[in-house]
Amino acid sequence: MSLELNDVTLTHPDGDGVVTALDRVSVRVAPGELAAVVGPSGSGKSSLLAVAATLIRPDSGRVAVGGVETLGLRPRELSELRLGRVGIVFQQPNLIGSLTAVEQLVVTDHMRGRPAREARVRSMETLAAVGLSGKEHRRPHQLSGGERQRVNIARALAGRPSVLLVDEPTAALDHERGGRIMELLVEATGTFDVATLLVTHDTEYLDAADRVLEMRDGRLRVLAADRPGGL
Ligand SMILES: Nc1ncnc2c1ncn2[C@@H]1O[C@H](COP(=O)(O)OP(=O)(O)OP(=O)(O)O)[C@@H](O)[C@H]1O
Repeated sequence: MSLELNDVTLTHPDGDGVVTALDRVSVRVAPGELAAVVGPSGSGKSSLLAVAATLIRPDSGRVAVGGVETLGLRPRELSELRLGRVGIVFQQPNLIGSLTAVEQLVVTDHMRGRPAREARVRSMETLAAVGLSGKEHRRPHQLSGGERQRVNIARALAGRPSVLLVDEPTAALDHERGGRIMELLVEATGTFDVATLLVTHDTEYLDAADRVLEMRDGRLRVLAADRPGGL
């Protein structure tokens, strides 16, 4: 199921006035598609992710996550929607130092109400899908930076979300590792049939994306697309 933003405007208070972080933004990301958004600092990329994650309610416009229209949902309903349908990959892995790779996933899946045994089986499958077979029982300090980022991605996918939101995944990695993480995200997008929206400063790995969009002053436009079509 897709991610859809329709004519979304978001302003933030700025002194006596407001700053427009998102200016009538519309975008649809289909299941199995990875759309990358580039743009300079302050152009609105983080605001876009926060609105797509339903963490911030826009001033106007519509946001539909995994087929669910979010307008009018109560905070509790939004948090259930996030837990069930949204996976977020933050720039820094933020893994818990004392937990093994598989435990990092089990904890979050268990929070969704999945029985521990089932959560464990699914977590092992997810780690295998991101290339971490054999490393399930390692703690963060026993993994490389690239492997920690893989656990981070696996954790976001553990609940089988409809939508995957990714914030600057390659920022902390060198060129080769960054390239591999980008390839992994493309592959995982297909394997898990998730609608992936990724924001990045890095223009280096964009060839791997199905679609590249550019954010400037809160406005979104298409830079490149594998398939014809608009936003
Ligand atoms: N909480 C806030 N309060 C006031 N202004 C904000 C807030 N969050 C963002 N802004 C402003 O909204 C605009 C868009 O910011 P945003 O963080 O979304 O951009 P960005 O492209 O993610 O930048 P960066 O890459 O530096 O994180 C900027 O002008 C920023 O200063």
